[in-house]
Amino acid sequence: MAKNKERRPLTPAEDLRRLAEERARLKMAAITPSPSLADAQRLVHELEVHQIELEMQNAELLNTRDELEISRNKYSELFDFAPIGYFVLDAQTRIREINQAGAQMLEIERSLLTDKPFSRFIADDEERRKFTDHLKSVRREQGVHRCEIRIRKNDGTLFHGLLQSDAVTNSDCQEGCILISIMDVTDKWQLRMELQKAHDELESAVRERTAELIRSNAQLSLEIEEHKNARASLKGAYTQIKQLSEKLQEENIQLQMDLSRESNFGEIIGHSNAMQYVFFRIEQVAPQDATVLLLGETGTGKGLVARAIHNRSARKTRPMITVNCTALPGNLIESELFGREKGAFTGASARQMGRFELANGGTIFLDEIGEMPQDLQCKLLRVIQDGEFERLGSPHTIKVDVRIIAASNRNLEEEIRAGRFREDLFYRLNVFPITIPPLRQRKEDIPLLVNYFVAKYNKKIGKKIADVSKETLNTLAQYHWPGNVRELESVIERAIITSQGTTLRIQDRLTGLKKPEGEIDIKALADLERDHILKVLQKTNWRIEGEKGAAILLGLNASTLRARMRKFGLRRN
Ligand SMILES: Nc1ncnc2c1ncn2[C@@H]1O[C@H](COP(=O)(O)OP(=O)(O)OP(=O)(O)O)[C@@H](O)[C@H]1O
Repeated sequence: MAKNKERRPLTPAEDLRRLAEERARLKMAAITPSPSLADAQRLVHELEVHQIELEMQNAELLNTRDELEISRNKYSELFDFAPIGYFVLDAQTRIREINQAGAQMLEIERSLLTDKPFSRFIADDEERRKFTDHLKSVRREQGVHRCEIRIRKNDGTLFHGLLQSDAVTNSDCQEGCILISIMDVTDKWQLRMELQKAHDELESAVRERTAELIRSNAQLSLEIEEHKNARASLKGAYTQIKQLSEKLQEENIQLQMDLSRESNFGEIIGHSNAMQYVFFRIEQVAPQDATVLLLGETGTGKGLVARAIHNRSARKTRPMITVNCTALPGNLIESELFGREKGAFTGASARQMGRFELANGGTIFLDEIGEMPQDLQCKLLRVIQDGEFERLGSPHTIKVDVRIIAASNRNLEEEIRAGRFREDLFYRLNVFPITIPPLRQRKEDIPLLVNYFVAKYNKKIGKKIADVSKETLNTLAQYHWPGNVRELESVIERAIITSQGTTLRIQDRLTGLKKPEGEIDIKALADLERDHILKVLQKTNWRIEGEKGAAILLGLNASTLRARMRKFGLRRN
């Protein structure tokens, strides 16, 4: 305690008490028996010391009070002239203290504000509710709390005040006091409002633009859809046009073929004089039952002419049976032509009708008649003369009503001279001969035939070749066509397959040497074939069949080769 007293300066009240106690003690001393002189002198001295002490203390106190006053003045200057308004509100929110800046904010004389309820200066009820809530949280929780409210000035104008409040714990203040600093943030608020407005405007602009974009996007999608639909309908229209054009092309092809047929002779194309004469001969003989002998090089259309004669005859509803004498194996020709009984020869396991029987009432077309073996030529002669024959292995004579059309690409008279063909048979066959000229002798038919085959293979292969250049036609006309119309047809078929676009391009090298015209040609070919077969046979040592046989080397089957050997009288010596 004594330590405490030394440290703390006495308050004026304590000091006065101490003085009073001192005086009382002196009074008491006066009552007591008078002290000795020495004592009295000591007392006086003490009193003087004390007096001096008091004076010094008093001076010190005055000094302190002045300092306090100065500091207080400084503080109140600071308090007054701070740029922020300070308000101390009591528990009833009346203004207990306010600084100069606070009064200036409200534009009211400072002295008039003391004890005025602060809520008077709040803009409206809504703001007052906000302020009340703010005070509640200040009292409930420690620390500084902030809130922004609108405050009304004396002249009724409003400003935005940012409040920072804290409960006052100072002993000078009564319970529940609150210190509030208020800053005029109207500028900031305005700025914020402007910012908010700009932000809102921006947002609404963005919204509008987005809506606009969505609208134009929808419009675009609509347009794309329309475009797609238009494209689809265009595509549909295009497909229709394409289909129509294809149909037209097909019709055109068909028309071309029909036209070719009309201006020609059914399936037989040709408007050359030579062919017109052939057509004339066909028409002359067709209705008759006369035997016809068709002569002409390979591929000139002898088969077509035979068919045309049959189709124009009274027998057209009956079959036309074709027998290719070269294709039939030598040992089977007889049974093929006249039929056989079961067991007629080894391997004849069943009875079989011959081609003559099958053709009964109709036509038999004996192609390559010059290839027929001589023993059969005799039997054939009998059938032609009497219409009779016997099946192989049967004693019974069969009678048939068959029209005979024979064909040969050989000169039969030459064959007779060579002893390979029966003269009597020739005269029986040569009742009504029709000679079909080779293609090289009727070149004017080439363009017509080319058009016909182009149309035919366009249709068959599904191509759209429409143009044949003059150059191509010239090339075709220059060639000597050893294979005749058959060869021309193959060349055109190949060209249709390989041509790109709509123009016919011939890939074949049609540059073979021209042969001399006329019969000499046929003869030369026959001789060439004979010589060639002979050479191959000599090379294979007359071996016909098997891997090393002549048939394979010649690209023929063995029976055909044997027939050719018979025809050419080729046998091993
Ligand atoms: N004038 C023509 N018009 C149309 N096509 C033809 C004509 N002449 C021949 N041809 C065709 O040529 C090919 C050969 O015809 P065909 O078989 O009638 O000839 P060919 O003289 O009997 O031959 P081969 O003597 O080799 O038996 C057939 O595809 C036929 O359609």
